[in-house]
Amino acid sequence: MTAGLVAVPDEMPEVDLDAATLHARGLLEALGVPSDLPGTIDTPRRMAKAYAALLSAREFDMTSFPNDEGYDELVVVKDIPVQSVCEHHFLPFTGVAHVGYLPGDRILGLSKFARVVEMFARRPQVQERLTVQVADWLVAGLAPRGVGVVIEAEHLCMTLRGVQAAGTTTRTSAVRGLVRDRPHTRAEFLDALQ
Ligand SMILES: Nc1nc2c(ncn2[C@@H]2O[C@H](COP(=O)(O)OP(=O)(O)OP(=O)(O)O)[C@@H](O)[C@H]2O)c(=O)[nH]1
Ligand SMILES: [Zn+2]
Repeated sequence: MTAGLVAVPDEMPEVDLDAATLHARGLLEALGVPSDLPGTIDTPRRMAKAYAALLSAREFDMTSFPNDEGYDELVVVKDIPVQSVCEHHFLPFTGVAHVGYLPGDRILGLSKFARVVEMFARRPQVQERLTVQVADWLVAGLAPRGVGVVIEAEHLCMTLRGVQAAGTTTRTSAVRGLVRDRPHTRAEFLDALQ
């Protein structure tokens, strides 16, 4: 990776807000919700815009710097907000991500960890895939000596509907390189999350 490389979200087609509004109105009507009252006349468009926002990954500059000081300890960025959409029910799941890495030749701009999480979160997802995508993207782009990603999230499909298991959270992790293979580094990463 070189300083200034732009990370571009892939896989997401252009949003057709008019079509989404039309179908949101149809969905509401099929569910018996009137969308012609003063308070609900604009609801289909609001719904369309709200879902478009949940799916709107932003491109960004992947700014990294030479690791001139030879920094060789863990860098851990904690409590990165996760706002994603479960691909099964199209309901949000939200929580936090913790990302740690052992730099190699380059160090990454700190804000980019939150941007990478956002880029992969703003699409229909499962939590396991999101976790792995963030880890593998950092490995591919940064060639670090190790990476760890832990995500803790609440899935509304599980807490608000269905089994309605209020308060349940799900923790997933992906570890690569020395964070996976060297026990004391793995333990140090997990301890940093306490
Ligand atoms: N592994 C995984 N499962 C998820 C995730 N988000 C939602 N699910 C699950 O996807 C499954 C879909 O199951 P189905 O039986 O097809 O759907 P359902 O009848 O609505 O299931 P219930 O949620 O149990 O009512 C459910 O068990 C959800 O909890 C995720 O990020 N990872
Ligand atoms: Zn779901």
